[in-house]
Amino acid sequence: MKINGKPYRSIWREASGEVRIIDQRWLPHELRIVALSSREDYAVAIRDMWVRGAPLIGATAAYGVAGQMGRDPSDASLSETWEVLHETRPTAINLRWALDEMERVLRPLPAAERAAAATKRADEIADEDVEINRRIGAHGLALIREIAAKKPGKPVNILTHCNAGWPATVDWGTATSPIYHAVEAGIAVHVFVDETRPRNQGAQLTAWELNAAGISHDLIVDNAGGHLMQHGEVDLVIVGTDRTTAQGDVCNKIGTYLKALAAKANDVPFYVALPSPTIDWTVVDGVKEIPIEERSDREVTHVQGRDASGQIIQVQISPDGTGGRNPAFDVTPAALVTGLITERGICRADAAAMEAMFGDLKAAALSR
Ligand SMILES: CSC[C@@H](O)[C@@H](O)C(=O)COP(=O)(O)O
Repeated sequence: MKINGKPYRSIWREASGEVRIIDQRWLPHELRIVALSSREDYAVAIRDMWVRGAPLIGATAAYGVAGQMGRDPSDASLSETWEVLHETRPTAINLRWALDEMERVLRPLPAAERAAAATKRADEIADEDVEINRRIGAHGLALIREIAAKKPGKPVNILTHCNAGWPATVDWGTATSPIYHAVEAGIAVHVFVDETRPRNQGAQLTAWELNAAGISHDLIVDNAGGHLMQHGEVDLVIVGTDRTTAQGDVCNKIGTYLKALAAKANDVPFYVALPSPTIDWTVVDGVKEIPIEERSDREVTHVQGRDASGQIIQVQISPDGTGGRNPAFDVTPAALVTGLITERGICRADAAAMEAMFGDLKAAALSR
């Protein structure tokens, strides 16, 4: 997607081979681009959320493995790199998917061939993510088009949570891809952007990218969605996912579950944009089985923003001595999900429909 007219991906390899990312901690106020080199660079970038969003975490880990293979392509190094990168963030399954994919390609090769093969596979994973998200957009466009046809002359109002936009992927985004496609197709849309406390990925990233693309949007506090739905102001909810189970339970940024409950109560369609690498075929019951990342309570007691002098600062919003709990994700049971927008089409959120659409991927994943 474009920033000031210039196309960017969220991670890319320069002609020199150097891998660069947008360091998302400073958006929307500063666009900082940094190079990642050592394995520790990659681990820190994922753990401390310089990059974030399930698909981008996966692509970054793949480049991390490739970088390490250039330095030490031994079996021990491959195993250790899998472990070091895997422990950076526990919930987004794309991390394990990408590491397993690198391992599958690299392990059978002689060490001398691993560096080149790893770079090639990391590039492919990045390119495949872009294509998957483009297709999600094309399928989601059909949904938006249907709603638009029922309200001629009025915009389709879409609510989204967190940032499942292009900064969360290599490009296009998942939840935002149908929105970009709709705008390209000349359909009027308006996006309600949940701020998404505690880290405010909605306020900082989704608002930033929609603003850059000139798409009509309003930032709303996390508590406003139910009210807007009750008053008929939301036509459609589209969110992303960090891990979706074999029966269609959706793990996503904390607060997604509450939006799904409000959508159900108000008959608002609730769709999840789901790239297939985000399906965890080994897990069925999402509430019981998905590990939920607990992050520092400082993210709850403090907020980051820009002060009047232009400095990016953090301020404390709670009393000294008040601690916090900070579960970073929640699980929306499949029964609350109207459908999954995947690269292969729109799928019911249940085991049979997912098997019918992705049986080949399920078999491959379970045979590993
Ligand atoms: C296409 S991204 C889907 C999800 O990864 C996204 O909604 C989300 O929850 C991101 O969480 P984050 O903690 O910012 O990595």
